[in-house]
Amino acid sequence: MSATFSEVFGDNPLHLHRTIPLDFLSVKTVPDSHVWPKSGDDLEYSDDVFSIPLIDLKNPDAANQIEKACETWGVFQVTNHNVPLDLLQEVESKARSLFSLPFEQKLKALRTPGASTGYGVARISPFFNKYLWHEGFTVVGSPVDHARKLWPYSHQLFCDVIDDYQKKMKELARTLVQTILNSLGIISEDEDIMNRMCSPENVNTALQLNSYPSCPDPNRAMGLAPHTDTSLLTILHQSSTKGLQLFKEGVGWVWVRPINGALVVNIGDFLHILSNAKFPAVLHRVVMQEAKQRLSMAYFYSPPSDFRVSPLVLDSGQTPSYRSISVGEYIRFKAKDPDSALSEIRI
Ligand SMILES: O=C(O)CCC(=O)C(=O)O
Ligand SMILES: [Fe+2]
Repeated sequence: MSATFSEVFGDNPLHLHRTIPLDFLSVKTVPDSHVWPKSGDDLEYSDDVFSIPLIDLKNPDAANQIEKACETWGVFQVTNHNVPLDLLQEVESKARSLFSLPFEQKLKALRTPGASTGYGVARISPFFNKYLWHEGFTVVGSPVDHARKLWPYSHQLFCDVIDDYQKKMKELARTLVQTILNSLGIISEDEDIMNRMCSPENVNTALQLNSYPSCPDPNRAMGLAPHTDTSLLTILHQSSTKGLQLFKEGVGWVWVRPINGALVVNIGDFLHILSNAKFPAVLHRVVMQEAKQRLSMAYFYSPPSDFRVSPLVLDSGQTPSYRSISVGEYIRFKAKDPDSALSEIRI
């Protein structure tokens, strides 16, 4: 199903202005505004012809496997990641209760224009001519202000689970970035880079809870349109319903199968730039494969806004593919036009 990026990427990207998701429970058919064109050229491998690397972080060879996976895929799944399975289940169940609230209740926590947190449509939504079959809830730091609006008398447990989850994600993200920079030989050249780029106090993080509501006609709807993440890397927990696909050059759209207890890690724009394009910033999307609701929790891990990202080219003779740019400036480029931010800084 579904259309290619360019097909739906309008000339006038701000053509649609809806910031409030559809009240999905109230519709019996997919409205025209949410019907995506079908294009015949999407190759989809529904079986395991190509499978994303699954890496056991306790394996002594894990660092090697991560480097290879970053280079070949830009994405991998990890087990033995030190995030307890019951915490994964709890965060999923909290997300489920949030999105199950009555529509009017969710609107009390609506993300306001210019703000980054709360309930709303996907950030990339305004850049497409069709709406997505998606609703999201974004957390930066503590979720308490919005949680209080959603559950005036009983938000504490939600906040505790979200805090706990973010803490675990932050540790895991740091370990993964460190492993990846080590594999590129960067840390031995610049010992201080982890402190400047990923100090726990200054690192930029966001947790995005995603719901792809149950859909009366999944083949005609799009969960999340193709995009790359504005992060060093993103760690994703997906519920057992399949939907995530990544675009592999020369192959097409490949499924990222849900594996119970495993987390999906994908390279975002910043590690792509730092690696001088050695690691792809993987283009991914969510298709509506099944009629039932799908949930995911994406944790974005990025350097502080004033950190300058540039290709860390170590081999003499290698030329940088991107110019240096501050994280803050890159985020502004991306917010203006997600499709051309990387090419904007390509040398
Ligand atoms: O729901 C998913 O599997 C992917 C979510 C995602 O790509 C995002 O939130 O950026
Ligand atoms: Fe994403």
